[in-house]
Amino acid sequence: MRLLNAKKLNLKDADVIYYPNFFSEKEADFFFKNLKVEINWLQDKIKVFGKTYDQPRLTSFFATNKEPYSYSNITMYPRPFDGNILKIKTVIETELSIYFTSCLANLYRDGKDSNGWHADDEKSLGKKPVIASATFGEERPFHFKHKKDKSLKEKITLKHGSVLLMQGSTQENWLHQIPKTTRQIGSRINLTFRIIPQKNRVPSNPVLS
Ligand SMILES: O=C(O)CCC(=O)C(=O)O
Ligand SMILES: [Fe+2]
Repeated sequence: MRLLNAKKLNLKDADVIYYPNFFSEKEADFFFKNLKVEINWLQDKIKVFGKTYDQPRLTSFFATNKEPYSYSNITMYPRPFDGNILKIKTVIETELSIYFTSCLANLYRDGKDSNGWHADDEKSLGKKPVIASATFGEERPFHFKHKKDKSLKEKITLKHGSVLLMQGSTQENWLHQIPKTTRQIGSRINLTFRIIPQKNRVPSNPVLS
């Protein structure tokens, strides 16, 4: 049932699959309500040309390891997975046969909250990042634009209970965003599951030291 109505997006040099019915309406309502209060949502700051602003959404970071995640001048330290975010992780892993180490959670409080154009192409995600992004609550449009060919654009509305899987060369070739809207809308939770290996800490060799 979860993979029913899966749709591969027609994006050049990318591999994006949308699963609109991944979670049932009932599951999605339950997770939305509970994640909102369970997660320790943080207001991070961003630096743009030396000036500091509040990031236009709340975030929280989870991992099965201790590896911090750094992106656009922010370093996030992980909390362990537990409760509903762990349940969601397990369901996605079982269904897609992809195993994640980390999750960046986003809370968009209303239409003023957003996520600007970016690619999730940090070195720590490896060469072809695999990202599974689950949406709960208010649906928002998700925009893609090709990095080089400016004529290539795509829009998709991410539904309550949906999962969007981005893999292959997607991050290398495309940017994505969640634009602001002046519409009066409710809040939205998005969980982006990622694979961020723990860096190898080479133990000192007791024979040599
Ligand atoms: O909210 C979303 O759907 C996208 C979030 C995102 O792109 C990110 O956290 O990197
Ligand atoms: Fe992203």
